[in-house]
This record gives sequence, structure tokens and C-alpha cells, in this order.
Amino acid sequence: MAKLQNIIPVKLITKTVGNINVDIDELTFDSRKVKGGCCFFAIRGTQSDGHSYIPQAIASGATAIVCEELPAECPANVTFIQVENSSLALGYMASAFYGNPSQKLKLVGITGTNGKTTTVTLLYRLARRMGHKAGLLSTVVNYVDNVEVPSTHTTPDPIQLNALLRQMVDIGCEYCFMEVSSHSVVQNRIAGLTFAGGIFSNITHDHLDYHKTFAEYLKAKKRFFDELPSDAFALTNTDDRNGMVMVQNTKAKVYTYSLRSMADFRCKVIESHFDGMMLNMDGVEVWTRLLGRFNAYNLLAIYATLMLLGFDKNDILTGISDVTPVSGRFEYVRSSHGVTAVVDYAHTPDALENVIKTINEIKTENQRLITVVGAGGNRDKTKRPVMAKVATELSDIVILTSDNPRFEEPEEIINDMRVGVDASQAKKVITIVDRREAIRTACMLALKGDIILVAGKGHENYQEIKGVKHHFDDKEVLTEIFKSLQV
Ligand SMILES: CC(=O)N[C@H]1[C@@H](OP(=O)(O)OP(=O)(O)OC[C@H]2O[C@@H](n3ccc(=O)[nH]c3=O)[C@H](O)[C@@H]2O)O[C@H](CO)[C@@H](O)[C@@H]1O[C@H](C)C(=O)N[C@@H](C)C(=O)N[C@H](CCC(=O)O)C(=O)O
Ligand SMILES: Nc1ncnc2c1ncn2[C@@H]1O[C@H](COP(=O)(O)OP(=O)(O)OP(=O)(O)O)[C@@H](O)[C@H]1O
Repeated sequence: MAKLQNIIPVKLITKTVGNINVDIDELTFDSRKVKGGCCFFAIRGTQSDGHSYIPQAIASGATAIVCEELPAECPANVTFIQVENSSLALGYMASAFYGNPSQKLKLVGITGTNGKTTTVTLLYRLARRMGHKAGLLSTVVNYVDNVEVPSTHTTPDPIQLNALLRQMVDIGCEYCFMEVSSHSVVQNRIAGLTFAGGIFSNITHDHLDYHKTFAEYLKAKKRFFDELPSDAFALTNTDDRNGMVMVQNTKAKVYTYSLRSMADFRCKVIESHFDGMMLNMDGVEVWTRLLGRFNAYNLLAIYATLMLLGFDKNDILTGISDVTPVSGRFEYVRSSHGVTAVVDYAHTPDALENVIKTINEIKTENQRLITVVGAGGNRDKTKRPVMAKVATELSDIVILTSDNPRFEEPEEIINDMRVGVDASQAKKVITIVDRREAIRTACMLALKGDIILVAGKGHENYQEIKGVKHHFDDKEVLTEIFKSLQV
């Protein structure tokens, strides 16, 4: 419980109507969850305008309403606070409501098109391994130290986010590692948080369904660094062409990392095999079970972050040599007869290219690569032809299939993908709409030694079709098929 006047920053208030010295039991931005004692935030969304639900919130007993536009009539028993931006007010008020938990631990956020989940998950695991209580907020799962909390978003809404941070503080967590999606920056889900550090991994084309242009997508990610406090660190990947752009306006202390040129933190890939790679991390050789140059970037970012947080260098390097892949990121399923399947969450052209290049680097010329790939429905359509182009140019056989078609027809998504296939490569490409059948065909085509890449879903254990999530797990399906085929 909190007094409304104690949790609303004065600078955000345009006008108040009614008593702001009232007790608030709960915050919500969903009129369907309003009860007596609630403060309801009317937020303009992508599907509807939260202001149209104000009457419903009042009828359900809301004590206070935070909105950008006051209703024509304001009932006397409800307090109204007019603000310029309700989602921004929600961020700050959710932080204050939960006692500003982000100020009581070291909160590190990462933004970038790829690598966020891998980086925060391994940071969380390493911090705990080194004896510290820590929290994790990620696409796959959230953790309040060792207590698992299901994840619904890459970055939760401000209420859930601050409630989780509060729980972390209450059980003595010293650190929290979180993913910062571009959506969350635009929607002010991270407003009001105090970060100890921010990491930038990379930026390539994605989420244009939401941001519309690459410039807007970049602006969203950059805003995270613009708003870091001066005592935080901003760690950026200078091998990405926008690495320095990200941090050009930040007040935080900038540190750089690179695999290619001079930087504060450096790493080199010495050799790669199917079971891992040897890195030179900041002058020290270290073996890791993670694969691919992209994971060298992730591990370097992890190393640099932990060094900046004051961890011991030897402990960090020992930890790095022990980490195992994050669920659905370059995970193997092996048949009893010498066929290796790689399951990976690559669902952007850049990630797909990185994963396929990694496989091509470590396999021999005689081993063929069969790639099974689709593209999500009702999401960035510009990715579709590029995904198919990347897959066909770098694989021996490509099977185009479904990947969360949502409300679109999977055949139409696959047709969009086929546009990217060069005519000279068309004979490599098979279309099998049913994902299970696509995987089965890949397994049947694979000869001893061949590699199958099943891309796109990774850890996800569902296929989203017309608003319904049907259980589907690539690893489970591969295991079943390998068993049934006895290959
Ligand atoms: C496109 C998008 O990001 N939408 C998010 C947004 O919802 P919205 O703007 O569509 O909301 P809306 O349906 O228009 O409703 C507007 C307002 O009216 C309220 N409302 C609505 C109906 C009602 O009866 N009463 C009521 O009060 C809603 O609670 C909302 O506050 O705000 C909601 C509350 O925070 C989010 O749950 C929702 O995420 C949706 C489910 C989603 O799928 N988001 C994805 C795209 C997303 O955020 N992804 C990123 C990661 C991307 C990546 O890197 O892969 C993430 O951080 O997860
Ligand atoms: N640093 C990186 N650079 C490029 N690609 C990467 C990198 N790290 C991981 N990938 C690829 O991207 C996929 C997704 O990785 P990860 O889940 O860590 O990224 P993410 O940023 O959390 O993605 P999302 O926001 O979609 O959840 C991996 O399965 C791998 O194919």
C-alpha cells in the first residue's frame, strides 16, 4: 500500500482532480483487473485506447485514475491525475510503489537484436556460481534467485517488473540481469528504473512491423543508453556499425568491446570444433562449450560486464569454461546413426546467417547441411525473403515450413519467403507446410554425418496458430523422429 501523492513525481503532473492523499493498494493498466483501492492507468495502446475503459474502471471501484485526457465528468469519490504520458507515469509510479527496488541492487540491462537472452542468462548463472544471489528477467524464464517465475515478455510490464525486483531485493539479491527490448523502451516499461549498467550487443533489421523504420528501431535502443545515469557503465560492441552511435549521448561511462580492433575488452577465437571453441579472452586462453563467433561476442560482453561489476578475473574465466548453452540456443539432438541436429532460436536473418556460418566452419565438406526454417506470421514481413535467401545460399538443402503463423496462412508466409530464393538455387528448396513433416523429411534425407539445422523456435514449445498455442517442441520432435526412423 502507498499514498498516491508519495508515488507520483510532481514533475509529471499536469492537473489533479480530487484528493491525492489517498491510499492505493494496487496499480493496474487493465480495467478488467480493477478492484477497490486500485489506481488505473489509461494507456493508449496499439489495439485500443485505455481511456475508453475509464468508465469501466470507475464502475469496478478504482480509487484513482491516471490519464492523459480527463473525462467530461469526474466523479467526486475518484481521484484523477492528468499527465502528459500515462505509460511514463506508470513506469515511475510502479518503481515508487514497490520502493524503488532497482536502486537497492545492481541492475544490468542488455539491448540488441540478438544475444540478449544468452548474455543475461549466463551472467545470472555466473554471478550465482560465484556465490551471489541474483535475479534474471528474460524471454525464456525469470528467476528470483533460485525461484522460477514464468516469462510472458522479453521485458515485463512495469508493474510485474518492479514487483519481481522487489522480491529479489527482499530475499537479498545483489544483482539482476535483464533483457531490454526495443518495445519496452518505446512503451516506457523501463521508465523509472535505475540501471548500474547497460550493454549493447548488435542491431540488424527486425521488428519493423512495430517500429516501422530501422531509424525508429535504432532510436528506441539508443534511448536506453541516453537515459542511463552518470554512475552507470555503457558497454558497447564497436564491431557493430552502430556500436558508437548507441552511446554517443549517454551520460554513463562508456566501455568498448571488440573481436576485431582496439577496445577496452578484447577476445579472439583461436579454434572451433563441434564440441566447443578455444578463445583468447583478454590475454588468457579459455575453452568454452559454446559455439560460434556470435557466442564469442556474448562471452566477451559477459566477461567485460562481470569485470566492470568487480568480479575476480580468474573466477570469471573458470565460470566461462564451465557454462553450457542456454535452452534452444545451438543445442544438439543426435541420432544413434551419426546425424546431428542443431536446434536454434535464430529467427532473424542475421542470427540465421551466424548459426549457419558456424555450422559450415566446423563441419567437413562431405557433411551436408539441411536447414529447416520458417518465418513468423503477423510480424516483420521484410525478414521473410532474406531468411530464405540466407538459408539457400549457405545450405545444401532447405525445407521451408511454418513457424508460428499466428493469424496468417502459412502457405502465404512461405510464398513471401520464396521470393528471396535465387532461381539458380530453387532446386535446393522444398516446401513442407507442416513443421513436423518438414523435420521428418530432413531426418529422412540426412545421411550419416549430415547436419540438420532446425531454426526459429529454439526453446519455444508451441506453434501459435490462429490465436491458439499448440504444443510443439523441435527437440522433442527430433528425438521422436530419430527414434522412429532408427537412423
Ligand atoms: C505490440 C505490443 O507490444 N503490445 C503490448 C502493449 O499492448 P497494446 O498496446 O497492444 O494494448 P491494447 O490492447 O491496445 O490496449 C491498450 C490499453 O488498454 C488496456 N485495456 C484493454 C482492454 C480492456 O478491456 N481494458 C483495458 O484496460 C490495456 O491493458 C492497455 O493498457 O502493452 C501490453 C501491456 O504491457 C503488452 O502486453 C503488449 O504486448 C503484446 C502482448 C506483445 O506481444 N508484445 C510483443 C510484441 C513484445 O512486447 N515483444 C518484446 C520483445 C520483442 C523481441 O525482442 O523479440 C517484449 O519485450 O516482449
Ligand atoms: N551476439 C549475437 N550476434 C548474432 N546472433 C546471435 C548472437 N547471440 C545469439 N545469436 C543468435 O540469435 C539467436 C537468439 O539468441 P538470443 O535468444 O540470445 O537473442 P535475443 O536477443 O534474446 O533474441 P530475442 O529478443 O528474439 O529473444 C540465437 O539462437 C543465435 O542464433
